[in-house]
Amino acid sequence: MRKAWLAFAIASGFFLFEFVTRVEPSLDAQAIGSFFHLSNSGFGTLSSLFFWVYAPMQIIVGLLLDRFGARRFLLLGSFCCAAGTLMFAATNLVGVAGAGRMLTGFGASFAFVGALWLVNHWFAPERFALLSGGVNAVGMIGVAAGAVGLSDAVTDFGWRPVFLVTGAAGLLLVLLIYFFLHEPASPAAAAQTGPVEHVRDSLKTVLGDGRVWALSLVGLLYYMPVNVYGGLWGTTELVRNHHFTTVAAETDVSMIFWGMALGSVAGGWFSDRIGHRKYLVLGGAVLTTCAYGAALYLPASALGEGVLLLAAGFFGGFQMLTFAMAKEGQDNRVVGTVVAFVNMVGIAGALIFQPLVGYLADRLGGNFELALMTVPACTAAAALIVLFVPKYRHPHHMPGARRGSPAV
Ligand SMILES: N[C@@H](Cc1c[nH]cn1)C(=O)NCC(=O)O
Repeated sequence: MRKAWLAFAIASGFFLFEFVTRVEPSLDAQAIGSFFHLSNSGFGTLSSLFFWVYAPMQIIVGLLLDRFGARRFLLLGSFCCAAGTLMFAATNLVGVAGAGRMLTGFGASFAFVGALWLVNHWFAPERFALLSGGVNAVGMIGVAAGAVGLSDAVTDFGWRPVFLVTGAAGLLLVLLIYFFLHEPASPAAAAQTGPVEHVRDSLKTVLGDGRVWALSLVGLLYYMPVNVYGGLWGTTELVRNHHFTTVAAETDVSMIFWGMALGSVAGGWFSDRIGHRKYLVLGGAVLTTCAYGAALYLPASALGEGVLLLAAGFFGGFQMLTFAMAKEGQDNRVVGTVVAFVNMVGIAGALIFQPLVGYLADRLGGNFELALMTVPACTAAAALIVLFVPKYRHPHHMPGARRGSPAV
């Protein structure tokens, strides 16, 4: 169990680290943009290079983990994530900074899926929801608390020293992985299929399963408010429609991430305890819809709004159960591929909905209140779709099933 908990702690730490590197450029956008002589849109493009690599890499990461195990890829990933951050900090050339950002995205792509893969193979099936919620909570706390701490450090010391220290911390993580992360027993250890055969079989199994598609769509719709409201438009909406100060609005929006951290652990714990997922996802999505609906359309003080957004985040955290539902429907040999696919579809939602809400707001004469109706609409749609997803557990994921045993 010591090795299992070490794997959980190290993999969660990697997810936290990659989340910090992901959001770091936003902490001093003006200074970084003018340092590289970039316009706002040029800076946005430079920063977004991370995602251009991160998103498509997800499925590749899942396939690699299922075939070859996790250790070597977490080593490679953490090293690339750290090296990319150091490259970004050390150069005066925008092309090199862009390459650094892509290298960071490449390395980061191994963190979340790697962590869930390790949780699946190191721990008993009846702990997956709690521990995958724990991984998510660490990432969310990283955004909520880390960003504040780092933004103070950026103000005091400037962005370059902060990036350099972050990159150096990443190298420390590489050492931790090298010395303390052990490979769990998994079907990958016994896999004898050639790489091409493996890719073909895994993709056929995962992409041919309608349940995985449905749950990926549920994840996308359920996770959408985190990217769209929490990650982009929430502060604008609170300032314009509720007339809060920017600081009050930002504080309220950060409640979504604190709520997510609590909700993903509480939802996972409760789900594992009662051995059930589907109606928790359904109930969570309904309550998330109510909380965002109230936050958007009821008059409330800054405190009241913060409480509503905390509740929205809390019930939003139950979306992590979509990973448990999806992977439990499949053979243990393709867990990485399933998790990676669900995650890739979920984060692709940001690429669609962030600009869509901006477009709608423009078309509606700047009416964010109306444009953001998409938020409760998406979570309500998630609730409706999950209602029709059949409950199913593959024997590999039944309580008491032996972890890491090659596929039976
Ligand atoms: N919770 C996931 C995103 C997701 C996808 N489907 C449902 N939720 C998450 O935080 N992933 C981390 C990442 O950005 O890769």
